[in-house]
Amino acid sequence: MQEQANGTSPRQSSCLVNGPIIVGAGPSGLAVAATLRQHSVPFTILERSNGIADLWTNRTYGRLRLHLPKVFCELPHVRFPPDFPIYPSKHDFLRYLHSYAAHFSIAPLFGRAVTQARFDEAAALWRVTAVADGGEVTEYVSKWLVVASGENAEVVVPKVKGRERFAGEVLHSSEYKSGERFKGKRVLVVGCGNSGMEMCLDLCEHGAIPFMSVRSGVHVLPREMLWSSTFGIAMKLLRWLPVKLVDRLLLLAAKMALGDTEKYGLKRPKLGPLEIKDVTGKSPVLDVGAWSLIKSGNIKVVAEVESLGCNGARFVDGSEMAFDAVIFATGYRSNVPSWLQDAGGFFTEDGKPRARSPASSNWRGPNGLYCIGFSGKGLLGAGNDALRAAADIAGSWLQEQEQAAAGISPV
Ligand SMILES: Cc1cc2nc3c(=O)[nH]c(=O)nc-3n(C[C@H](O)[C@H](O)[C@H](O)COP(=O)(O)OP(=O)(O)OC[C@H]3O[C@@H](n4cnc5c(N)ncnc54)[C@H](O)[C@@H]3O)c2cc1C
Ligand SMILES: NC(=O)C1=CN([C@@H]2O[C@H](COP(=O)(O)OP(=O)(O)OC[C@H]3O[C@@H](n4cnc5c(N)ncnc54)[C@H](OP(=O)(O)O)[C@@H]3O)[C@@H](O)[C@H]2O)C=CC1
Ligand SMILES: O=C(O)C(=O)Cc1c[nH]c2ccccc12
Repeated sequence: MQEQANGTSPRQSSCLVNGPIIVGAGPSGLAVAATLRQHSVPFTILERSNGIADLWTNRTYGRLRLHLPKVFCELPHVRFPPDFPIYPSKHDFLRYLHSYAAHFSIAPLFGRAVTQARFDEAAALWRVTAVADGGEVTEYVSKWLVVASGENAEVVVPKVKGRERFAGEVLHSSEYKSGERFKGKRVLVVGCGNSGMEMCLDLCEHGAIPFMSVRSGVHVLPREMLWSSTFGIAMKLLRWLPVKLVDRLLLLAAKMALGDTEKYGLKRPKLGPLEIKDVTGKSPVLDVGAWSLIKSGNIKVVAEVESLGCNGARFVDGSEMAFDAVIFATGYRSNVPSWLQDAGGFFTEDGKPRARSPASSNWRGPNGLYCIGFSGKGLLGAGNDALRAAADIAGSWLQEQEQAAAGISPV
């Protein structure tokens, strides 16, 4: 875009927003918008993609189901329909999200990628720059900024030596839809989180030959124990017992249900499954079938990748194998540092709130900054953040309205 002599772009306009600016129309953005609606506070949502819930719509594989039972994945104010299964499919979940947005008349501005947000001290306002698909640049201005761009905003793909030489297909798990087109192919899946495990399972079920590369290990838990969800049991135990003890009980039960995962190349981290999720954000795997295929040898566990060559990979243990395709199931990252000028240091360099714990305090930053869905507690955590942030914003918005009505300028 051409710059004019005065430094402003020819197509830049400015817009004072009534109520908060929300960045992102995923579950977190929708939950905070719905709650603001209930408080009768207006809002503007800026969403870079062309629809709501871009992650669930465009960046997930076909067989994906919620892996926590539905009661732990509902957004505030609206239950899942009673006919939903305990573990709704991604299509069920998307159906719910669309009806949720319609119910609360949430109409995000689509195709608006936020590229910069800064707090203007002099005016005590947030200045948020968004670039529309057509290239128009708009500055949105508000007293409140809600970050709901997600912990999974960008893909993580490690720079592997020799990647450019590899002749086969290379993709990230966010681009994987189904194992159908890999039938009979040797596929290297890098990463053993929930995505890596479930893709290996899917590849197996479609007649492909998956190899799962493991760097540092993972906790694998059965999705259910004694006909109840493991997550549900853990939540109940946490009401009475400290997390370390609940972790010990979970690991004991996992050992009885699954056997020794370390024997098959999946080392368990030092911290327990719930504690590690709290401390580092690393999710335990809730097994939906991959584990038995690892035990039967249909999914082969291999070492960390050292480099790629024309026909395959070399591993850090010195072994070499041929592959037809490589899929990086190496996770995601927040993109907040790329656009938020965070003078208060509320976010870390990784783009997550510095105060991870207690999660009850990391939804509110300085100067009218809020943050939804970064507590590492999944959809339920996002819902809780949304309730708190919306109530807080509503209090300050109402005060502002009253001052305006009384003729007192807020700034
Ligand atoms: C494969 C997968 C399965 C999961 N399953 C579960 C589960 O079963 N249960 C659970 O509790 N959690 C699960 N999670 C965790 C997941 O993070 C949440 O389900 C949920 O999607 C988080 O919602 P969010 O709105 O915070 O983030 P997102 O869903 O990522 O939404 C963020 C939105 O912000 C937009 N955005 C990002 N950057 C910008 C920008 N700069 N400008 C404008 N818009 C922007 C994105 O396009 C996106 O629409 C899963 C995650 C993944 C990846
Ligand atoms: N059904 C469901 O509900 C599902 C939920 N999810 C959720 O989505 C989120 C993302 O999951 P996922 O996509 O699996 O990502 P994760 O971040 O959970 O896992 C990433 C994996 O990639 C490995 N990895 C990362 N970087 C490198 C590297 N440079 N070299 C080698 N290995 C590397 C990690 O190993 P290391 O530990 O060594 O860093 C880890 O095994 C999680 O919260 C997960 O629970 C995902 C899929 C399904
Ligand atoms: O899928 C995820 O990683 C989630 O964020 C859901 C979730 C929140 N807390 C947990 C604890 C154990 C396993 C999954 C989750």
